[in-house]
Amino acid sequence: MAHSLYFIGGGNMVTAIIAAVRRKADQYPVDHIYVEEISQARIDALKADYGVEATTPESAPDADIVLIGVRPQDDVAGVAASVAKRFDPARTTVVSIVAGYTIDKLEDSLGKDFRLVRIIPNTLTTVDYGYSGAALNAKASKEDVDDFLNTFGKVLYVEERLIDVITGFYPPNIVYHFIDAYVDAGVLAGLPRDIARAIALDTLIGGTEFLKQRDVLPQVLLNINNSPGGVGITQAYTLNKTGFAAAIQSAVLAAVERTTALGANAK
Ligand SMILES: NC(=O)C1=CN([C@@H]2O[C@H](COP(=O)(O)OP(=O)(O)OC[C@H]3O[C@@H](n4cnc5c(N)ncnc54)[C@H](OP(=O)(O)O)[C@@H]3O)[C@@H](O)[C@H]2O)C=CC1
Ligand SMILES: O=C(O)[C@@H]1CCC=N1
Repeated sequence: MAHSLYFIGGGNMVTAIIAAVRRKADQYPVDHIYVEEISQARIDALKADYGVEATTPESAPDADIVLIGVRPQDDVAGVAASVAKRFDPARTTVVSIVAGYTIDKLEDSLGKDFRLVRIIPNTLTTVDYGYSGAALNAKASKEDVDDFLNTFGKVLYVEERLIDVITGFYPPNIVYHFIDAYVDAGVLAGLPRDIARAIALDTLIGGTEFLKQRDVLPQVLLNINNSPGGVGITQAYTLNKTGFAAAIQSAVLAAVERTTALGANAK
């Protein structure tokens, strides 16, 4: 049976989700993708690229899923209250991707009748690797959203308190930062940028694949690679001295705190 999706906010994250839904049309057919979006330029691009139908804050078409995709700095409460007026809780499941914005807070405006699922997706939606964290309200069950969520990656159903943590873990940004620094390191040491990029990308994929194949933590493989008094252990010592691990850990902790603060301060 084909589905009908309604997105409020048609920005970067929603665009990445819609791209994935279209890509998985065989496993998750959709009749309609409606998008309610302030920016005319964004809606024009979504229509041209993905055949979405533009709607207004008065629209109330039949929808299996309404996804709230505005920012925590936008009028999230106003959007949720408007959803409650327009859609039928017996028919429609509401999904929110708003960082930091809790189920309790959403229910203050939406009411408690809707099946509501708070998720944290990421933009790795079309490569089948990205993980979404998902937390259900009292009315919702996995079956309400599982097929939809699986169109844009893997799904981890977790306690709601872990949603902010997954948000601050912030896939895939840390990896992008690492690749950026690694490629620059190669260039600094004398490699042409295209060669540094090729080695960095394949090594990241290869290293990850090998860790999965061996089912071990990196320390086991580092012990094989680092010979006594050699190159690898010298590199490890330098990374330790420069606070490499602490830098990553501090960044994740700060991002978790920022997520919670954004949600707490949101309307
Ligand atoms: N980007 C990411 O990697 C991730 C984002 N998220 C969450 O997704 C949400 C969107 O983020 P992102 O896509 O990056 O942000 P964007 O700024 O790209 O998209 C938000 C869009 O919503 C529009 N908008 C604002 N208010 C309304 C409204 N009342 N009705 C309709 N449209 C509206 C904005 O228009 P205008 O700009 O004109 O105001 C903008 O086009 C956020 O809550 C974020 O926390 C979650 C996980 C990952
Ligand atoms: O940067 C942001 O605020 C959003 C929230 C999580 C991912 N992107």
